[in-house]
Amino acid sequence: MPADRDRVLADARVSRETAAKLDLYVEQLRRWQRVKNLVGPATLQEVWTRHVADALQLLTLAPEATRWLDLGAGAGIPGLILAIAGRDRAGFSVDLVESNARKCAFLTETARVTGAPARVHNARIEDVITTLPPVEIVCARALANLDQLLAWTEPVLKTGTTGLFPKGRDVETELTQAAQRWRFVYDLHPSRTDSAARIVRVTDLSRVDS
Ligand SMILES: C[S@@+](CC[C@H](N)C(=O)[O-])C[C@H]1O[C@@H](n2cnc3c(N)ncnc32)[C@H](O)[C@@H]1O
Repeated sequence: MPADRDRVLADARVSRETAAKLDLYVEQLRRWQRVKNLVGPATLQEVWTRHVADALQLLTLAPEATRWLDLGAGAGIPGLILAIAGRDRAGFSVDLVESNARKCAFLTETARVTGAPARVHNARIEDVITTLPPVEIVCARALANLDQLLAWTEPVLKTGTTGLFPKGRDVETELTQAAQRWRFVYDLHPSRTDSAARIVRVTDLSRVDS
């Protein structure tokens, strides 16, 4: 087993059973990647840091939250990984929205074999965002700029849900751009997996012109 796997699992303090399910997730990802090209091929060499730890760090920003929504879930990063990590917690669930049917097939099958409490919605965000069950946290990684993310998540952020959005080195530019259209409260958290990256936590969203 690679050293980064052991380090990531030790940092996350997951149970032996959950570690085995995360191993299964990584196995599934490698197997499906051969035919379905789910993530950037180079990132698989550092899958435990680039994907697993990158997802798990969101739990430390909302340790009490049990109802999560991941938009543009792709290969389940962060949403399916969070669902696997939270599978032993009462009431923990993650809704995954993904428009690509091939990725949804991976998500559905991998949620099944890992026993992760995830619901997969093969749909476009804009078509389903107002129909999903209420959540405490909405997250999205590598999906769109902050202005677009706020536009998509407005219906849920307006009702008290918190947004957690991993961002790269352009986060300040994105915040400035988003502030032209939106009022919101935010704080920035350093990423544990990339020194140039930040996680933006957003609450209290409203429109500038409202
Ligand atoms: C760059 S990938 C990121 C995937 C994953 N979150 C990650 O970090 O690895 C963006 C994903 O969002 C999905 N997507 C893009 N626009 C969408 C939309 N309007 N509704 C649902 N899914 C969308 C794409 O199919 C793709 O899988």
